[in-house]
Amino acid sequence: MTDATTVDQAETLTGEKPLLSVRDLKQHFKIPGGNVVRAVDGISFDIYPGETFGLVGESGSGKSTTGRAVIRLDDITSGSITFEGHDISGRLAPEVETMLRSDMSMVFQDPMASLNPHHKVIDTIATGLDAHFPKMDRSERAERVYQMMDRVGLSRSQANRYPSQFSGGQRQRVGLARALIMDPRLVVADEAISALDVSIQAQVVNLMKDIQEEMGTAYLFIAHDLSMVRYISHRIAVMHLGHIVETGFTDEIFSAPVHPYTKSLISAIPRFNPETERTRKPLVYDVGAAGIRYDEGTYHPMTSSHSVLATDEQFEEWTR
Ligand SMILES: Nc1ncnc2c1ncn2[C@@H]1O[C@H](COP(=O)(O)OP(=O)(O)OP(=O)(O)O)[C@@H](O)[C@H]1O
Repeated sequence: MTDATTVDQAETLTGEKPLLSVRDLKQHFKIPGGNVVRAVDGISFDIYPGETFGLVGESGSGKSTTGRAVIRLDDITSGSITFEGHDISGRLAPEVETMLRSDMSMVFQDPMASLNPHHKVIDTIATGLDAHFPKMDRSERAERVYQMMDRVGLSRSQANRYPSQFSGGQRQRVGLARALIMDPRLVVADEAISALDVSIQAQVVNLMKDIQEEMGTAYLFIAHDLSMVRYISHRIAVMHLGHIVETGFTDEIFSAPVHPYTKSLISAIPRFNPETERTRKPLVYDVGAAGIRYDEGTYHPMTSSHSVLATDEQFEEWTR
């Protein structure tokens, strides 16, 4: 399979070197009964400094598995992951692990589940500082946390409270503060706003955008909600059954989707107009019925940044 998803992107993205490069990543899980789930089945992509790369797809398409692999929460089946020029695919050298733990962090979907209910938020937010600078002066530690709390719109007076004393949106701000305290270069945000009310989602996404502008943080933004992904992402990769089926700049994907699965995802974006609501197609995409075998496809470039996984015949048919 050619690698057109990634080969040409560097040219279109200001000539900068990628912060993260993923090549032919596979993550297969053995399950009882001797079967194997091919959760991620040979994906490649790059993330550049300061950009938001949106990973979209239905539940079970392999998005979270990709995020967990990238941040090395799980060992990978095969492929390579390079971060800041270091190969982080295999066993990590101690100095690379230290670098990774400060330069990459993760924000999870459910802030209540990912925050320790027995820890005051000051201690939760300081987790990265405590790991990297265990001898840091207490007042300096507190000051760093307060600055971070200011940054994410939390009041310093709340520092000694527990997660249960916060609203959902505030808890996600605590999760963000914890993820950002070491000034990471890449944050993996896995459905980070999905559990929040729509109005709060916008606040948190805007906060993430502001932080990106100020600190130059790159995001791998994983979500099934395309409208928010569209709003925050510079580029998007559409995942289906462990494959990236289409990738490109956000505008390219939304204005000229090629893969039928991408089209079905876009047509399923909820709209609040009752007229369009009646005509919108359900989000059901059966590759078997559509005659698609991803392992027979190759990446066909539409532009230097936009490409789609298809056989030659399918590509011809879809772009006719
Ligand atoms: N540890 C595991 N063992 C076995 N199967 C797994 C494991 N982790 C994930 N899977 C399976 O891999 C597939 C992809 O899961 P993944 O969570 O990555 O999808 P997703 O796109 O993030 O969906 P969701 O939004 O529901 O989390 C699913 O079929 C899932 O059941």
